[in-house]
Amino acid sequence: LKTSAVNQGAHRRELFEVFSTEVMELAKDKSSKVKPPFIAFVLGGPGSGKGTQCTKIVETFGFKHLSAGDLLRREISSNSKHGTMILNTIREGKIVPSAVTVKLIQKEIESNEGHKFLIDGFPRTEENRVAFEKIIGTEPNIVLFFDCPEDEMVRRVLSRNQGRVDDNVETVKKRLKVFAGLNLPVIKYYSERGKLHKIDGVGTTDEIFERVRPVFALYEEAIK
Ligand SMILES: Nc1ncnc2c1ncn2[C@@H]1O[C@H](COP(=O)(O)OP(=O)(O)O)[C@@H](O)[C@H]1O
Ligand SMILES: Nc1ccn([C@H]2C[C@H](O)[C@@H](COP(=O)(O)OP(=O)(O)O)O2)c(=O)n1
Ligand SMILES: [Mg+2]
Repeated sequence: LKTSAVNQGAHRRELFEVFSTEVMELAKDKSSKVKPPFIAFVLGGPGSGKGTQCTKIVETFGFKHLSAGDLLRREISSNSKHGTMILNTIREGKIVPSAVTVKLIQKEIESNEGHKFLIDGFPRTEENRVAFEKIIGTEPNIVLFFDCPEDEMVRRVLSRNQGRVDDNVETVKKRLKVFAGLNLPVIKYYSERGKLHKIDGVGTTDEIFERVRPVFALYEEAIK
């Protein structure tokens, strides 16, 4: 009898705690009027046009563009502690450890005022995806996938002309293998969760953007 009375007291306390936390959360939402973040992952093979389309999405829908590759290249040029490891990994066409990449993305999200983020070139592996969920504590609202034939991707990468160490035949061939082996499963995962928007990545930049536009129109309210 004694134990059950104690348990009942504990149970009531637990209920009260749950209740008061919920009330506080509600009050916070009402008063701050902060919009929940809207996160779009942008995926596709090397040269599929992710960066190019992200620029158009930023112009039209006011997103903040976070390119995982750009953040990693910035680490290389700022001589940060992981710079050499990142450079060697990129040159090999391999994937940088998730802890490094997610930390860079986290810093950008946290230091940004906006609530709409395009995360370009991430997640490239299941490990990337799980690390993001664990560290950032959320999932993307939508995932765009630019579908482009390999020969077209190779052509584009080799004529990119941005002085990138990975824009050469050997590295791009390795990157295509890494894409098929490690990124396609991530794309499949989001497809099964109903979050994937597959876009034909062949055509002019403007033609492709006209395929992207209606996707964001679906989320008009959330991205206002
Ligand atoms: N629709 C397109 N048709 C032809 N070339 C394109 C198209 N979209 C982008 N490009 C060019 O192809 C190269 C790769 O595009 P980019 O946006 O950097 O792709 P990703 O970020 O997916 O690697 C760039 O030189 C870019 O100017
Ligand atoms: N999530 C990521 C994104 C990029 N990287 C590394 C490995 C990739 O081959 C390079 C270049 O990525 P980036 O997205 O800039 O490349 P593309 O725009 O697809 O050509 O960066 C990574 O290790 N992890
Ligand atoms: Mg890119």
